[in-house]
Amino acid sequence: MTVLGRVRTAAAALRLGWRASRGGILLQLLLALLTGALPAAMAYVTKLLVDDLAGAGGPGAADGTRVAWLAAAGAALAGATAVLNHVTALITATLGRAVNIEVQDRLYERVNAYRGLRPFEDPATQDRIRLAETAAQGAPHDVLDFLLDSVRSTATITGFLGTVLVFWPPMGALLVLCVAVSVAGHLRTSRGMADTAAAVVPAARRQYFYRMLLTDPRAAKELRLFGTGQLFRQRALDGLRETSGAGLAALRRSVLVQSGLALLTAAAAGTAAVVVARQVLAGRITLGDMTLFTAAVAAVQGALSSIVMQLGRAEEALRLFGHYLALLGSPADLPDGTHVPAPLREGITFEDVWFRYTPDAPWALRGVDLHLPHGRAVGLVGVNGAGKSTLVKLLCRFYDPERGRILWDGADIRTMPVDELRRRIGATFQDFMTYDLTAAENIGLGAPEHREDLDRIRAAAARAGIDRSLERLPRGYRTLLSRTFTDEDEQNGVSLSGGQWQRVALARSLMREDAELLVLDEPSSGLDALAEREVHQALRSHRAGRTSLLISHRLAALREADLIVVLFEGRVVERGGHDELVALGGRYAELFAAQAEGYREAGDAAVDGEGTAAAVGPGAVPRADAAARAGTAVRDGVTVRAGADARPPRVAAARAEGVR
Ligand SMILES: Nc1ncnc2c1ncn2[C@@H]1O[C@H](COP(=O)(O)OP(=O)(O)OP(=O)(O)O)[C@@H](O)[C@H]1O
Repeated sequence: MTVLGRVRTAAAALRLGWRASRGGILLQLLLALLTGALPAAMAYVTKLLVDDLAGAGGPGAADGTRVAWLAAAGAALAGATAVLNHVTALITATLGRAVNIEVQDRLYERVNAYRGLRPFEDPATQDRIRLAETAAQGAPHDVLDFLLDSVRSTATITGFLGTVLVFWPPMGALLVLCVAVSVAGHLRTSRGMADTAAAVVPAARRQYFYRMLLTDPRAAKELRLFGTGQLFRQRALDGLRETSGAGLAALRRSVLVQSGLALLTAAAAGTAAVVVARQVLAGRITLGDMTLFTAAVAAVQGALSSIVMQLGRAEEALRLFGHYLALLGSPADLPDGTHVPAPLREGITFEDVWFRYTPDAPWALRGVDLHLPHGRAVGLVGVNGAGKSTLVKLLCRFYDPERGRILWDGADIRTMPVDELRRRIGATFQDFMTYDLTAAENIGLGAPEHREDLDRIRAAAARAGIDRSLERLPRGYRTLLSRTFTDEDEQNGVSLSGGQWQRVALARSLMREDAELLVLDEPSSGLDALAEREVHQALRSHRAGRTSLLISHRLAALREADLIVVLFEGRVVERGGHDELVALGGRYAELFAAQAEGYREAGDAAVDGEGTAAAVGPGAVPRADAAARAGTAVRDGVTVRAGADARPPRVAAARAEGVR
């Protein structure tokens, strides 16, 4: 960091402190001046007292009253110094707290302002965020401390320097030499400390990850079942040893340098004491003068070494704070647009969209052309890793395509304000969040501006088929959905099942009633067959007239879509209606047949050779009975809808059973 860079960083820290508490800074300055000047006044009073007592004015010259006043003045000054030191500590802590809040708030404001996901998936940015968090906790405060301590120490030095130079002028040169060596030594060790702090960040983050695994309730099951607790404990320990070892090594180097500097300072003070004592013996100065000189040398040395030490801390703090400022000043990860289109009328179009997560990663999307017509439902199908979720992420503008465009009624979505685009989308993600908050909040967060609107929350919950379950919780919608926190009345929260959580997440995405585009990425993967059918029925009516994109591996969930699109290795390889795609005999037909085959085999197993039905779950209805009630017939283990056209058996089986 250049000198100019340091000055700029220090100025930024000072500005932050000023913004956080002007009064605190001014009061600190005043206190620094006062506490800096008091030692000189105390030393001078002590000199007068010693001279009086030593009879500098001749035998018996000491005036009892004057001695008493001088002693009282010395005690008062000592008392004032002690009180002011405590007040300074209080003001420092108060100012530190205000600065800390300001600095941390700005940090999280910046992190929250990242519009896309790249910064959160980039290890270098994660390291920088971590460093900035460390810096935010103390660096500006350390820089301010240095500045205030410089004021205090300068006041002390000003009060004493004349005394030192008058009694033994060469002491001035000796002090300058000590300071120069100290500054060099401290700066060197401080840089070492700051570089060490930056170098151990990746290890510290890993250590944090393993530590978190050991205490996270979500990880507890696997850790216990697979017995990985010991392994993670060892890894956390290795990380801790690595980070603390590096810190200790830097500290050892620093202690070595500082011990050398302390010896140098003591040698200089000792030399001065010998010189001045000889002057007293020679009768050139009084005993009081010697007391004053000794106090002055100690005070000046103390003040200088305090400045130098604070300078070292400030150097370390400035380096760390540099990371904080760099993060705050980093450019926006995604450019924002200004065009606010009218409500969607035509649809959304992917035009030759190419995307990969990093320049050296394989393409996740390779020239996707796709149209989501206004008011229609498009189903997206494909094997794992085909690029379905990636397509959704691009649609929400978590990333921008590397080539090609996504058009919202003909306008590139990059020209729209990102917040405006997202306001128009209601989405459920495959990896949805579960919040340790109440049931109402868990749903209400889907439209934060309506998070207090219980009617709206309940309507969304009803559409997702979770309303009754939430109502039956101990405190209804006010029940905390958490096993790790208690609510405001110290009541334990409750835990939902995986499928219930998925419905809550679905309800959250349905909170945006005016969303122009509904994106459902595997909204029912965790639901049982009946629940899935119920949810899809509810969603069908909710989707009516709404543009929607549905992703599901359960092809039955997409059968009602107006258009089914098949994605394979990042390319659209097929598109059409269900029957059309089955007839095509391509990838969709293959996927559908594989799924139907599974159900057919399950059907064969359910109705064994002796005609007895196997239960497939609690309350399971014998298959033949259920089929009969549903107006279906079981022939050779294949279920066919009564009155249905003759269909290829696999298709019919899939349609009639859970695939529907
Ligand atoms: N955040 C990411 N960073 C790097 N690569 C990623 C990321 N997310 C996905 N990928 C890669 O992009 C490709 C497409 O993944 P995507 O999640 O879009 O597939 P998908 O079709 O949704 O799969 P699934 O059916 O398993 O959900 C995969 O090869 C995957 O490894």
